[in-house]
Amino acid sequence: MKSFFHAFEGIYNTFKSERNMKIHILIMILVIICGFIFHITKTEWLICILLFAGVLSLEIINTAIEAIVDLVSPEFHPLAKVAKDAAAGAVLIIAIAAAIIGLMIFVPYIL
Ligand SMILES: Nc1ncnc2c1ncn2[C@@H]1O[C@H](COP(=O)(O)OP(=O)(O)OP(=O)(O)O)[C@@H](O)[C@H]1O
Repeated sequence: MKSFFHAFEGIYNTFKSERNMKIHILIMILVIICGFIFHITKTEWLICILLFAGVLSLEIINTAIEAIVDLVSPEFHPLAKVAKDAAAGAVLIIAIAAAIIGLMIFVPYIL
């Protein structure tokens, strides 16, 4: 139970400190509202939920990597840059995939 609260704290701290996390959650809320408005199918909900989880999880892992890098290498170091840029790249890949899939799901309902 204690570890559950620590995990929740990790999610909450990322939300508080990371602007990108707030943007991801705002987009997630908008997608959920659109999902109800357009009555998307059960399969489409499953895809959306997987993408929400993927984007938010990778953003939290990105925050964890940033914290570790800042802890062990507060000064500029090429390896610190490799670690931070790689973590940011992972978030970018899932965010682009989520945006494309989101458009593929919702555009046909709008047109
Ligand atoms: N110690 C460091 N050594 C080398 N490069 C670094 C270091 N810290 C940050 N950088 C570079 O600056 C970029 C931004 O790092 P920063 O820690 O500010 O992340 P951020 O812009 O706050 O990311 P996010 O918006 O996801 O929080 C990194 O992607 C990396 O290229």
